Amino acid sequence: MSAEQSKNDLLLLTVEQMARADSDAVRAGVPAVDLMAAAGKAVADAVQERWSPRPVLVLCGPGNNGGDGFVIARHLQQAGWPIRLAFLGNQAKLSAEAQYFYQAWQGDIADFSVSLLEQTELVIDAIFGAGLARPLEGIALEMITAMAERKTAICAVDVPSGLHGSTGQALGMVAPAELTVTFFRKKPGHLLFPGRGLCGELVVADIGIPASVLDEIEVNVWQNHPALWQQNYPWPRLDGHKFHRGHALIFGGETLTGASRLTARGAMRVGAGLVSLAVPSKVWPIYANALTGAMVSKLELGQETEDFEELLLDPRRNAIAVGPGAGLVAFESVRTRKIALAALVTERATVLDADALSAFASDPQVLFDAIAGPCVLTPHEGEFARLFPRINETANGVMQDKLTRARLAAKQSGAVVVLKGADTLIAAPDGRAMINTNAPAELATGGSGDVLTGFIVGLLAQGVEAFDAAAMAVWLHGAVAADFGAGLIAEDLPDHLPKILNAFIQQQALAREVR
Ligand SMILES: NC(=O)C1=CN([C@@H]2O[C@H](COP(=O)(O)OP(=O)(O)OC[C@H]3O[C@@H](n4cnc5c(N)ncnc54)[C@H](OP(=O)(O)O)[C@@H]3O)[C@@H](O)[C@H]2O)[C@@H](O)CC1
Ligand SMILES: Nc1ncnc2c1ncn2[C@@H]1O[C@H](COP(=O)(O)OP(=O)(O)O)[C@@H](O)[C@H]1O
Ligand SMILES: [K+]
Repeated sequence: MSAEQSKNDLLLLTVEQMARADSDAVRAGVPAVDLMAAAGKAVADAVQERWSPRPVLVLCGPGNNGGDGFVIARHLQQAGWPIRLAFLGNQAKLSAEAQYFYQAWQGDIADFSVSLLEQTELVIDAIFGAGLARPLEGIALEMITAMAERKTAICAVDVPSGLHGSTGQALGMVAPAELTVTFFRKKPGHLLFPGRGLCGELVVADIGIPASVLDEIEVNVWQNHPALWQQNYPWPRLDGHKFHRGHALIFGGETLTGASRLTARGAMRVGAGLVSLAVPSKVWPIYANALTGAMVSKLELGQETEDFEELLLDPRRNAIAVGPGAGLVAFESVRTRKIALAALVTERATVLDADALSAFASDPQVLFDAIAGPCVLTPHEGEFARLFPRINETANGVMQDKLTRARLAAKQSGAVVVLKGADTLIAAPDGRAMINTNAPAELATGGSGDVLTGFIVGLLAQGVEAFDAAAMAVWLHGAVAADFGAGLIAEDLPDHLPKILNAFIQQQALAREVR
């Protein structure tokens, strides 16, 4: 597979973009009935590959998702599976292609009823797909609630019914599927929680939509993966010296001294040529004792910001991180703000995390106004709420989805925003976004975010552009944790990184040989 091809496979389509791809394919000469036939066949094949014949209930909704259901039922019946089918809707209102497969169905058609779930071992959920327009109610809601309660095995067509394909949010109730078969490209809702947890195994089927339809669609969301940025990865130059690999400057506070030390170690392991910590003189011995490869500079009491600014007079200190362990108690909060603003005014690449975000909770606009150079903000949901309260406002008790919120935050702040969590999002002010999917739950351990900040600042120091640096760091962070597995603590993340980087180098070399 070429790099361009795999980039193309990583595109994520919103529900509207998928509808556009579908209608463009039809305009380009692929009959709609063929698309539906291929979609239904792909689901039936995936079911037969995973389950042996057993009593199946196919639930067909009123739109084209239901149309797919009729195709699936026919294939499984022809393969000798015991099938019952129920239809919700008005036959007269079906699209031409769904009508065609409705007519072609040879068996009985029942009305939706919860009692159908008795003696059913597998449900094909073809109730709603991309056309879900409002929260579920009535018999559809009853049916899905009963499916969830009974824990019947479910194969979902396109998305588990009730899940919004663009956002990953549930419009009412969703019964978790064991398998979801979607078509052409993944959608953000398959990768964002809660959607990701509700889809089970996700299969993307080729249904004959030509990839060329994507040329006309402005896609700007991707699943984070090295194929998207590996050509920009800052491998050391053969003729390089340490200054070619940048100098990261990290502020360290006086109470939680471990946090910025983790950041420093992350920056070192990811390849920054030099790493300096700048810390209050009172705690200098703690840092100096604990760190060998990093340099530790003293910030004298009462003039910490001035001393920090003096360090920045050296233009070789080209990337800055402020936040982990920076401190928020009383005078610390003021100092953390001043140090963050001193970093931003240089317009050098800067990462602000943790306390450097919370310190601006009372007046976030001061922070946003100061962002003029490359900047990455790495809030978890709590810090995000403090910095972007307007974006988190609810309408009818519901917050906007995570992807929308991260993009609005990037636009509002002018920074790349890394909204952390199990489905970390990386959003740029120009609207580009990536959803990260390789991070295991083992990362939910104190200090892992501090290391992520170190990976980002280390990559920025090596000259990587902010959006790429954030995407690379988040992916490496997830890959290291996944490879390390159980028992992971934050300290392991920097020290296990070389294994992942070496594997990455080997893969790249292999790819070059193949090319
Ligand atoms: N794109 C492609 O390339 C291909 C797509 N394919 C398949 O098509 C699917 C999309 O089909 P779709 O657009 O007809 O939407 P779908 O989800 O079946 O539902 C629409 C119906 O539901 C109704 N309705 C909505 N919400 C409701 C609610 N809460 N409660 C009650 N009713 C509700 C809505 O009613 P209305 O809002 O109009 O009143 C309308 O009647 C897609 O997921 C994939 O499986 C394949 O065939 C192959 C090619
Ligand atoms: N359930 C999870 N699955 C995958 N990654 C997670 C999960 N929970 C947290 N993480 C990741 O762990 C890191 C935690 O960072 P953060 O909340 O800043 O913690 P800390 O301040 O302790 O370093 C983030 O990179 C986040 O994306
Ligand atoms: K469905």
